Amino acid sequence: MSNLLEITDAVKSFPQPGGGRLTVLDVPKLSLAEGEQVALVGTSGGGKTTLLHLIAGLLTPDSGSIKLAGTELTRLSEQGRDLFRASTIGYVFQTFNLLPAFTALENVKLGMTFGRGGHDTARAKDLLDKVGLADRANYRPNQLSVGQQQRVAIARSLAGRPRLLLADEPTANVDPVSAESVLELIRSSCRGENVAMLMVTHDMDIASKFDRIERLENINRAFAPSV
Ligand SMILES: Nc1ncnc2c1ncn2[C@@H]1O[C@H](COP(=O)(O)OP(=O)(O)OP(=O)(O)O)[C@@H](O)[C@H]1O
Repeated sequence: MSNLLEITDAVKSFPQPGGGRLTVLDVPKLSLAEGEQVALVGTSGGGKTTLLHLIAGLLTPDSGSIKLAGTELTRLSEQGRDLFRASTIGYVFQTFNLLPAFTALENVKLGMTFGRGGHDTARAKDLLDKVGLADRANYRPNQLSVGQQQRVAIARSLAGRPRLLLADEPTANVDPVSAESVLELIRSSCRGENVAMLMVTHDMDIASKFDRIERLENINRAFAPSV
């Protein structure tokens, strides 16, 4: 069976404030199978978020190939990438990115707007139920605790029935005990829906729970140890 994600020779550089460009990523090969759960660890500034952004099509590589669910992202237009992302990828951010004027249920339904889920209120309610927030459906983000907001964000990220969940340190803003339960929630939700996951984390306790750990310094030829 072919992989869900295949990255080949992807290079990404950024213009530097002082002039010139800095190559942040040069990844010869990285792949993820369907439903596989992989932790991505590495030093601060090493390019983990940049890698997630390339996979999500929020950034494009200077060269190389990023193939997701059989589609070569580098061949798509920006609008094509936006549509593809909406139907294929769920993204959980460190800072949740919930819309403050909308209730928990509405935020989850917004995750379906361009995704494959349609506007399925029953599914949105079911996802809130799965993350333990059935009784908070009509609360707005500022009426929820930080941990509850994170759980709404997890429900939203799965609402569009993605094939791949990208999670950028989703446990960074919660205490260690909640971090465990947030992690277990994301992992079991992904398993339940056969969603593959790539999660950035600094926490080796968390990383050790994954099928596989990828260290950025091992997969990135542009890795420069921080001084
Ligand atoms: N838009 C940009 N323009 C210029 N440089 C950038 C840009 N985005 C990121 N970088 C540089 O790329 C490098 C990698 O950044 P990135 O955010 O991917 O690291 P990270 O591994 O996610 O770090 P952290 O663990 O601290 O969040 C950094 O040195 C950063 O300065």
